[in-house]
Amino acid sequence: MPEQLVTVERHGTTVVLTLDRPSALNALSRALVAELAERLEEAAADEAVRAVVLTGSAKAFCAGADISEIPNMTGASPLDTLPFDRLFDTVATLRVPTIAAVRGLAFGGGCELVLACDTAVAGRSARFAVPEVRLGVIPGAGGTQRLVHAVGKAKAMRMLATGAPVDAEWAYAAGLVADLVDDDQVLHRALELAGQIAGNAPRAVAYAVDSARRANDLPLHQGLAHERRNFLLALGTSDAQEGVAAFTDRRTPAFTGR
Ligand SMILES: CCCCCCCCCCCCC/C=C/C(=O)SCCNC(=O)CCNC(=O)[C@H](O)C(C)(C)COP(=O)(O)OP(=O)(O)OC[C@H]1O[C@@H](n2cnc3c(N)ncnc32)[C@H](O)[C@@H]1OP(=O)(O)O
Repeated sequence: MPEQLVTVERHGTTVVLTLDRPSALNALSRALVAELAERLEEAAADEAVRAVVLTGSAKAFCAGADISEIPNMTGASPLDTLPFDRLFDTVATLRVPTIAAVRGLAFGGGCELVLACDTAVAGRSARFAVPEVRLGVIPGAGGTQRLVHAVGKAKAMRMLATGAPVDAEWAYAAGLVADLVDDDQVLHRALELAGQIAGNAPRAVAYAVDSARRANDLPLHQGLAHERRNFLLALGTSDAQEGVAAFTDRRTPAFTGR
């Protein structure tokens, strides 16, 4: 029986996936990458699931790609990165919002995993880095693109070009994470946020806003067209009618997900 590298917990309509490879600070081995992608796809396929929280076991979120697997990368081809591409594409396009709950370090691919999520909560012990330059490589899972979107060019280059870690306060002030709480409150805050998402909007609308938000990664004009399409789709749902009616009637909407 292969070692379980990702634990799955259900908290109401939220699934919590924990990277569970503490001996290697949850480094992303190929086995862990494949297992995490499968658990994410399973969660998103469940109509009752409204959000996924990603977190790490022990004192780390994730120390990045498993460096012990680098020697096998001589003459690496795009095929070698497929498992990583599948995982990061799955996180970035999941049908439900993804929330990173970070305690301890999120380095390299671990930091890129946080960036691929829709939002993030950090504990005061959290540290973020893209130290790949210190390995003679560069981030290969979106870090050079998503970090600029998250914190802006100047702060992104400070991290990318030096590989130096930043602390939780810096990450929060820079916009890399949305909330900064005490370490023992990280999961609680992530679950609270997931519950607010589930409680305040029908699944289809939450997906539409998430999908439209991701269009922000496209050039602006494409993003605006994508947003308008999703807006009009949402407007045509019975939930939108119910939401408007409930506001008019000063009552809580009874969404049906249609
Ligand atoms: C670069 C290519 C990756 C190869 C395979 C991928 C295929 C292609 C994919 C493309 C997309 C991926 C892009 C992402 C790339 C990366 O993430 S590169 C790696 C970036 N991360 C790092 O450089 C961090 C390396 N680790 C450290 O610097 C330190 O461990 C630490 C994080 C600062 C913590 O230090 P400390 O508290 O002193 O703990 P340690 O004793 O160093 O570590 C504890 C044990 O954990 C093991 N470990 C830590 N990090 C990794 C890791 N990234 N990979 C594998 N193992 C790791 C460490 O070896 C210790 O284990 P033991 O020695 O057995 O005790």
